[in-house]
Amino acid sequence: MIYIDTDNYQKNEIVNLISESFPGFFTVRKMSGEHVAYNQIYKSFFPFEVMGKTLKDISELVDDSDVIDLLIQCQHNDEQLFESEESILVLIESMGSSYFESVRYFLEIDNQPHVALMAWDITDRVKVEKKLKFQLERDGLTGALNKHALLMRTYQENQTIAYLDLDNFKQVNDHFGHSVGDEVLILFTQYMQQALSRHDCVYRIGGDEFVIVFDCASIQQAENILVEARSYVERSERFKGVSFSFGLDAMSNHADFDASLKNADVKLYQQKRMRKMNTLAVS
Ligand SMILES: Nc1nc2c(ncn2[C@@H]2O[C@H](COP(=O)(O)OP(=O)(O)OP(=O)(O)O)[C@@H](O)[C@H]2O)c(=O)[nH]1
Repeated sequence: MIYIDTDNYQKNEIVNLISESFPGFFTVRKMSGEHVAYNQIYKSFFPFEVMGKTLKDISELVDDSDVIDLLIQCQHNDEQLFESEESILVLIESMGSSYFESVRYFLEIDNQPHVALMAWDITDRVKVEKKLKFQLERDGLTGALNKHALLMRTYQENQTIAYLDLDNFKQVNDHFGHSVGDEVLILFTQYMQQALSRHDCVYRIGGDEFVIVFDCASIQQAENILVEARSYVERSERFKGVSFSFGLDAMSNHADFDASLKNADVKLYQQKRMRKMNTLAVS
């Protein structure tokens, strides 16, 4: 029941106005998918009449793959509402680079279940949110993922964690200046990113500390990659004489990521100590 000040307003007029003035898509579909009502914005979205047609019927009449993709999402989401215990479903649907927030709820018309859908464009909001999320998860200097991103990500058993710390990096700052030190950090990040597979991720988690999450790589495979990368970094003049130490741990060794990272950190410092002792012994 909608309560209206009938002394001053016509009931039908105001009910029509409410649905017509909604600044987004509004439609009602049967459980079997046929459209039984929609507003002007929904009607204008399609170049042909959709009354009585199901989402599947419509998807067979359009060519645009983004629209077809949206129609498939809508069909799936209608089904989800009918199958769920919830009486209301709030979702985000996409069409190419556009995003819509949608609200679905049950309508019983003549004892038949229907779905009412209201949806509106939130592309600008999603773009801002994506930009903020990108900034939140990136290190400002190198563009690598940061500690926040590392702590927010999910992990799988087949991943190997590497904890890296540059050796002698302080000397670069001391001898060449801080801006050259910055350049070395940027170069190092870029080099590591291109030396790894597309699914591996490099995180800068502190001044000269990095974490790499190797996807589908054993400790031995990760070690081979890092030893080869280290040999290149040591040979290339661009890195101003820095090298790095690392510690590795397999996610499968531990129940959680924190334990794995801690273990990799312990191994890193063991390696760093060994390498320093070897350098002293040689000199
Ligand atoms: N240029 C630059 N230097 C940084 C940045 N963040 C941290 N540092 C420097 O990185 C150095 C890190 O310290 P250490 O790890 O002790 O230096 P290190 O010479 O690599 O020492 P070892 O790991 O023992 O070999 C410090 O000198 C910091 O000032 C940055 O963003 N830019």
